[in-house]
Amino acid sequence: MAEQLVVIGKNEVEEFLHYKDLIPRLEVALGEFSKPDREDIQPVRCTVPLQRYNGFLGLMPAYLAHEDFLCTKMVCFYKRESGSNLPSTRATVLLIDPEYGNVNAVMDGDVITAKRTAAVSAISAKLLMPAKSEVFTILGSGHQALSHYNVFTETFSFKQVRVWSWRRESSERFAQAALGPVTVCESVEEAVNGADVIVTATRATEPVLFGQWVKPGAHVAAVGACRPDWRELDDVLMSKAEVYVDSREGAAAESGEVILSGAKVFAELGEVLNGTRPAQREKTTVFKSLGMGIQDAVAAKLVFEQWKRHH
Ligand SMILES: NC(=O)C1=CN([C@@H]2O[C@H](COP(=O)(O)OP(=O)(O)OC[C@H]3O[C@@H](n4cnc5c(N)ncnc54)[C@H](O)[C@@H]3O)[C@@H](O)[C@H]2O)C=CC1
Ligand SMILES: O=C(O)C1=NCCCC1
Repeated sequence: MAEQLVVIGKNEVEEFLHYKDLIPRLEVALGEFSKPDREDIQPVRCTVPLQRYNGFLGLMPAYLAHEDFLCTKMVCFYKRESGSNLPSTRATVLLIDPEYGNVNAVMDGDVITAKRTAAVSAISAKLLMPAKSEVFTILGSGHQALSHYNVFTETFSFKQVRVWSWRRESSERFAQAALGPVTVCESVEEAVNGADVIVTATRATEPVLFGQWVKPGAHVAAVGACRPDWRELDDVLMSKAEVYVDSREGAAAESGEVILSGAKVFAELGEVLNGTRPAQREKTTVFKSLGMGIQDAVAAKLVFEQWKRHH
């Protein structure tokens, strides 16, 4: 039965969640998820539209059966005006005692969302990017762009990192905040020209990245466009690439890139990790990320373990 309910804020989540611990645990969880006899439970995200506020609430429960760990994330996403300083994603995670049903902890979910999403994209790149990848481009300059910059530069060695964003001032702010040199680009075409690895982390609802600009063999981790009628990538890119996803079920229900282009999903990342589908590193690849409750559960469990060690 429960101990006391604890509240774990953003700073503590930041302090306790490190990519070096998170990435291997996510790899295990993604692999488990993609096994035909999986025991972990994660329904497709339930969404409540908030039309008045141009957003939605997403509910993302997950049960890690092997670890008897139950939680749910509640995440609101808003399509903010381009000049707005308000965050577009706000998330909270509740840890629930699976036996008794009481809440054990309430945790900030913003850092969890930023880090686990970037960590999963880094796993996709580890598996799918060209063997000799030198140029890394990020489209977008918000929260996901920064977490992706952090984990990609921590995990890989690129010769050049580029950023493009809607507003040049935002790209410049991003470049100043980054820990290493970042080239600010004027256009998407300039930013992705010759790039080996591209992350799209924008709030775009129409394509911003066009296949004709993407170098054959490049790897694209597409993080935005999380509704069935939203896009960041055009049909040319979706048809020329081998498409990998986090969850086939999630992609079929929520990904505008997959649904509207009619592209076939080649594999889940977990299938590649399990060795049941190949990593086609020599081809142009797209990893379409939508986010999964089990990813939040893995991150929240790590945070809670660390929190208990420190209290
Ligand atoms: N796949 C996943 O697991 C997750 C995906 N997301 C998605 O990632 C994307 C980025 O999220 P955050 O970084 O938190 O948002 P943010 O609001 O911090 O940053 C968004 C960026 O997109 C740019 N932008 C806005 N409208 C645009 C447009 N029409 N065309 C091009 N760029 C535009 C902004 O200038 C900003 O640089 C969102 O689409 C969000 O839904 C967020 C969390 C998890
Ligand atoms: O997985 C998540 O968390 C989110 N995915 C899409 C946009 C909102 C947050």
